[in-house]
Amino acid sequence: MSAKILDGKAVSQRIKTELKAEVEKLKQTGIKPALAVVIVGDDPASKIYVRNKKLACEFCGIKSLEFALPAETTQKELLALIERLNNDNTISGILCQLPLPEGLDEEAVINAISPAKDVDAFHPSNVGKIMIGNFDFLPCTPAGVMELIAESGIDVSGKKCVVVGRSNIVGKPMSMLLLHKNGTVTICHSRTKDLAKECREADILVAAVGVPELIRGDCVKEGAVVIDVGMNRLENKKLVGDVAFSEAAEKAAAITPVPGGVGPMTIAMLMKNTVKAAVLNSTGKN
Ligand SMILES: NC(=O)C1=CN([C@@H]2O[C@H](COP(=O)(O)OP(=O)(O)OC[C@H]3O[C@@H](n4cnc5c(N)ncnc54)[C@H](OP(=O)(O)O)[C@@H]3O)[C@@H](O)[C@H]2O)C=CC1
Ligand SMILES: Nc1nc(=O)c2c([nH]1)NC[C@@H]1CN(c3ccc(C(=O)N[C@@H](CCC(=O)O)C(=O)O)cc3)C=[N+]21
Ligand SMILES: [Mg+2]
Repeated sequence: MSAKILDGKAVSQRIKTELKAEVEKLKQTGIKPALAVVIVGDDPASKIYVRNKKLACEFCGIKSLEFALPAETTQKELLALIERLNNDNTISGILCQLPLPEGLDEEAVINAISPAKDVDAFHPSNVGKIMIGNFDFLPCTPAGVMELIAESGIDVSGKKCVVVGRSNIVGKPMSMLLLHKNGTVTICHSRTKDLAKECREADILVAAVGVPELIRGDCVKEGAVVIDVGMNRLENKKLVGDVAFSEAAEKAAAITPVPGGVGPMTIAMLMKNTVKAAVLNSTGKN
């Protein structure tokens, strides 16, 4: 079987074009979406993201502000910046790039961001709302995967979904969104006994591990949908996913490439959340 390539770049471009029109309209009513991105130190994966996010903001007409802090920044300094951004009503959304350098407390930083400006949807209040199913923001990467699946005409209902990875950022919320769409969801992780066997059961397989090409062809069922969230920069500078693409593509019915799959969808969902935050914060709903 030759797999259909799920073109996240093209789908994200359509979404951003719609958002651009929405932002133009909002500006006529005095609402100006603005995103503040805080980046501490120089994690390479975060850097790609920050660059692409800035370009997407420019395209959509969203103001973007970058706060690049040195790796030696103290917890107190970081929390003071977030407090300032929380109280600045020209800022719609705040995103603090993770992971933070050694010595900084990620949980405290996530908790400090006002839930109404939490465009990553990492704050416990937003996480709780997502679990209950009545939410303002969805986490960007899982939401991007769901939009790409829906745009591709793939129905999740009743399907066996296997998510590899259980991080708070990707794996856990991904599993919850698949469940909301009536998937039968299995979550795998580093203690899973026979990973290949679990994966081979999947109609929809999502890899969010951070291990280059961990998922080989023998982990993929004939006709499965394979979603590769992984973004791994190899020593030769090549970017590869968590899935061995060509092996998996031989068996899959549909598969996302890296780059050009989930990454661009994540950015589009961040833009969507920022526009939503601008609207919510202007109507005093929060
Ligand atoms: N495209 C995008 O938009 C984004 C991409 N990413 C990428 O997605 C990947 C995952 O990110 P993130 O969730 O933050 O990663 P984490 O490191 O936080 O979590 C990785 C998860 O994978 C599990 N795991 C690790 N090794 C194995 C293994 N050998 N077998 C089975 N499970 C394993 C871990 O299990 P355990 O819990 O037991 O330790 C953990 O649950 C990375 O490549 C990251 O760069 C991340 C965010 C956005
Ligand atoms: N608070 C926080 N929120 C995040 O969502 C977050 C984060 N921290 N830290 C880092 C990870 C990683 N991440 C990426 C998203 C998109 C691309 C992306 O645009 N990828 C493109 C381009 C890749 C390239 O060309 O190098 C693609 O896959 O096609 C990359 C990486 C978000 N993350
Ligand atoms: Mg992580």
